[in-house]
Amino acid sequence: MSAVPKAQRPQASPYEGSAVTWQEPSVVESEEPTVRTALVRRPSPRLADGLVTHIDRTPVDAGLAARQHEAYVDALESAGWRVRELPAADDLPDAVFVEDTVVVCGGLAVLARPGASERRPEVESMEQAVAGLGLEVARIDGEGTLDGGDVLQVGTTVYVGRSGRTNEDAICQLPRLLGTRGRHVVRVGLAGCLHLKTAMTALPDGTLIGNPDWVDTSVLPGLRVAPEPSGAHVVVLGEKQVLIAASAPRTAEQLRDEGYDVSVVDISEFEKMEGCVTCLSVLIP
Ligand SMILES: NC(=O)NCCC[C@H](N)C(=O)O
Repeated sequence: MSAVPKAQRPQASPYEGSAVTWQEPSVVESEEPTVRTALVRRPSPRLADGLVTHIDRTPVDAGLAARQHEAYVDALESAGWRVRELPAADDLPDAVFVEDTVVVCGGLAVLARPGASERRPEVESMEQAVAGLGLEVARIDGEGTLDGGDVLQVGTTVYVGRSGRTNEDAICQLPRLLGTRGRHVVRVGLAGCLHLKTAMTALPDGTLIGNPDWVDTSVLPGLRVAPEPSGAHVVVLGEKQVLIAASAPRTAEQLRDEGYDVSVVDISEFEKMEGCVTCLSVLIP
């Protein structure tokens, strides 16, 4: 099935109140569920107050971040994704990084339990969003902590990073949850970076691409070395279509030379907060 044609979507920015949002359940209920849907949340004006762990804190321009986020949303829409905006959460500075709050796999949404306790309030609105899409909902519970940024799905394999945010307890909960969808879980050791998807992602053909200094490659089938750190972050938009950050020009060039349609977005203000292109959306194919 194809996405909602762009012509049927609101023409204005989703931040200007004209787009369908999760605050309008009657509209959500009548929607076709989950077909190439992208969940996003606009950045908080307090983005600069978010967490920074592995890089130095530098000044963030919240206005520029808002414009960069709009361009990111435009890139998703141009590639045919139906973008839905979660309610603003301006008091939660890291809430724009929606990827960390859920793992969607084969009609199942596993709500995360973020490793940073200050990010846990972000999960409630994600729960409403995925339930509104008709997804089955499960959750990481007990002492388990998991950030969605530590989960990389490639075919039926689910790589899970053991990071400062995702603990052993949560990793042990995943085979039971995702096994119901025919997935098998591979635990991946990390060092020196925030999340598994900081270190590596996958191209549309399943090739892993990333930074071998940050990830235990011994458990991987192979890892294509990205020519620059942010070249490790690829969002798969389609069979031959990818999205990457403007900070990875050499990776973009390589991928274009190989025949990929490469969309490039400048996300400098999110990179200052240790974010990357993957963490700004949850894509539900
Ligand atoms: N999946 C991701 O890469 N998320 C980035 C989260 C950045 C945020 N400042 C944090 O430390 O939680």
